[in-house]
Parts: sequence; C-alpha cells; structure tokens
Amino acid sequence: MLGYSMTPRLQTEGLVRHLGGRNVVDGISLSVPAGQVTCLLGPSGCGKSTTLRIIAGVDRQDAGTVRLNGEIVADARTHVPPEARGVGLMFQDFALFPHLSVARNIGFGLPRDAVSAARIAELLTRIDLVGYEDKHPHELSGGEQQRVALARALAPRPKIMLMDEPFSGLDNRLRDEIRDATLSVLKEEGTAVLLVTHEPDEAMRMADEIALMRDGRIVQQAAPYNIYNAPIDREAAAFFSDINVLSGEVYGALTDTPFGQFLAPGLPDGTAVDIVFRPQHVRIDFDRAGKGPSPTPAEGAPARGTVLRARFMGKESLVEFLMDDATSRVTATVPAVFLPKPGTVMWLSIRRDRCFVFP
Ligand SMILES: Nc1ncnc2c1ncn2[C@@H]1O[C@H](COP(=O)(O)OP(=O)(O)OP(=O)(O)O)[C@@H](O)[C@H]1O
Repeated sequence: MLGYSMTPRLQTEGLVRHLGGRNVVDGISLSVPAGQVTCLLGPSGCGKSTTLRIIAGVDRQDAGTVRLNGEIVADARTHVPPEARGVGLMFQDFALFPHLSVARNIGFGLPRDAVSAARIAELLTRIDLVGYEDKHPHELSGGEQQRVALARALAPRPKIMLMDEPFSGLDNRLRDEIRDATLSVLKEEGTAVLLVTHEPDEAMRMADEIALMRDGRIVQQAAPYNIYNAPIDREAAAFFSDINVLSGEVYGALTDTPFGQFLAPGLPDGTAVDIVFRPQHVRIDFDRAGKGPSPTPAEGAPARGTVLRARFMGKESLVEFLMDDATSRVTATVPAVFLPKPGTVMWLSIRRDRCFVFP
C-alpha cells in the first residue's frame, strides 16, 4: 500500500434518507481506502442504490456527511454537485455513445490533446482492446462494450469509483471473465471502489470488504472470508448459501442436538437457539453394522440419518437426510456424482468450527 495516504478516499457518517414515510437509508457509516473494493450487498430494496446515489451527489441525504478524499462534499450545509465530485460512475445501463468510436467514447470527458491520446491508448491496453479504437459500439460484444464503459469511467483518473450492478446486463458466461478483468484494472489504478450488488457471489468475488445491508442499515462489515465463516446472525448466514438449522434449547450453557452438545455461552437456561451450518460443512460416511466414524475434537459426535432424497447439481450433489431423532433434517453437499438411494442409512459429521449458535 506504499504511496497511499491513510485518509480514506471515501467516507460516510450517519447517512439517512427518508422516503415514502420511512428511512430507506438509516445511518450508513462506511469508509473505503485507496485500492480497496467494498461491496454494498443486500436484498432488493434495502437502500443500496440510494446510498450510492447520495455519495454520487444525484440524491440528497436528510442527515449525515459524505467526505471524498478527506473533503466534505455533502452535509447539512454543503452539497457539491455530482460533476464536481471527481468520482467515476458506472451504472447498470452504461450506454456508450453509439455515434462515437471506441477511442472517442473513452476520451469523452477528456480534452483532445496528446496527453489524452496517451491515456486512451493506455486504457485500451488495460481493457485488452488494442486495435478496436475506430470501431463503433454496435460492432462490439456486450462484454467489450462493458470494458469500454469501464475505460471511459476511468479515463479522467478518478480516485473513487461508484458502481451499481455494473455486470447485470452481461450473460452468465461472460460475467466472471469481465468481473475479473474489471477488478484487475481497478487494482492497477489504485481506485477506491464502492460497488452495489444483490448477488453474494459477485460480492465474494470482487470485494476486499463486504458491507452487508438490511433495511437501510449495515448489519455486518468484514472481509468475504470472515463474513462467510462468521456471519452475525441466521439471516446473514442464509444470504450466502443454503443453510441447515437445528433447533435447540439451552441448559447450563449447553444445547443438545443429534450431533451432541453445543456450547451456548452466555445464554440463559430455556433460550431457544438455532444451530446453523452450511451443507458444505457436512461430511457423510457409510454405516458399518450400526456404527459410524469415531468422534473427533474437530467434528464432535457423528449422527445417524436416512437419505430422503439426493439431487445431482453438476459440480456436486445435494443429499437430504432425516436424522434418527425423526425431526431434524440436514442437507449435505457431496462432490461429484454420489447419489445414495432414498432409505440408505448414513452417518453425518459436521465441522464444529463452522457451526454457529444464534439465539
Ligand atoms: N422516491 C422514492 N419514494 C419512496 N420510496 C422510494 C423512493 N426511492 C426509493 N424508494 C424506496 O426505497 C427503498 C430503497 O431503494 P434502493 O433503490 O436504494 O434499494 P436497493 O437496495 O438499491 O434495491 P435494488 O437492488 O432493487 O435497486 C426501496 O424500498 C424503494 O422502493
């Protein structure tokens, strides 16, 4: 991070936006340093776009502050217009100018001089479209157009880039490739990026940090690995994958499950808890004359269950079990094609460090 100043490039404090009788943005504070991608992730309608629009200056907050490069651009007294904020914008409908060549599209916001020509050439290399400068948008594929739009947004060297679902217009096959290409260009430029998405996969792929939003608030902010492996609540866990939920009740800071006792520290007796874990963290073993694998510290006691159904999903298969307690259901993902018949008795083990106990 040599050469990057410590001041966050983008910082908001207590942003509030009141619309239609409620706070659609309800106290958003976040900061993004240079060279970092932060994803605002959340379900439709949680206030992501409104937050981004306030930061861009195309909407106004009812309370709170926006600082860009350390300077206040929006608070109760200040409202710097969008075009004077020096941020790059890239939205879903990144429409290029149809009558302009690729080079002219990229250079649209720049003076027409030798410095700009060099910048356009540099960006064409970055987006891997050297030789395309004289083509027009209709001669390009969707992915190529998207890369030109990215180059156009980056041409004036914005230190901050705001992106709202920028990849949603692309077909699935192209999307991963374009995401990776975009990410590497943004990293090379050292841009601070705030990217809005409702897709967990996109956030996991792009983000250095994910800010998970719900009802106008950030409920958790962390690196993808941490947010996936230490979700703050059941809903946050469920946002990233299917989950298994076992219900239990606390006695003496412990709760009983088919997989043995789980610690529930700090919770009073009688508290109802959910033990949550992902299908990927369930291991299955064959039944050997009524016996399963030996308990281990990492996995605790195995539990026996009967296959209800198994579905082939491509890379992996999903196997659903009814546990011997006759009430708990657990789904496991198994790699490749392993499709046990319904009625097969098997043993399930779960990684204890991948289980979450939520009141
Ligand atoms: N002008 C308005 N008047 C009333 N309600 C509005 C207005 N603009 C937006 N909203 C509401 O504010 C909420 C947040 O909208 P916003 O577009 O920020 O959500 P989002 O998280 O970006 O969702 P999406 O992914 O669907 O775009 C939505 O419920 C929306 O209906």
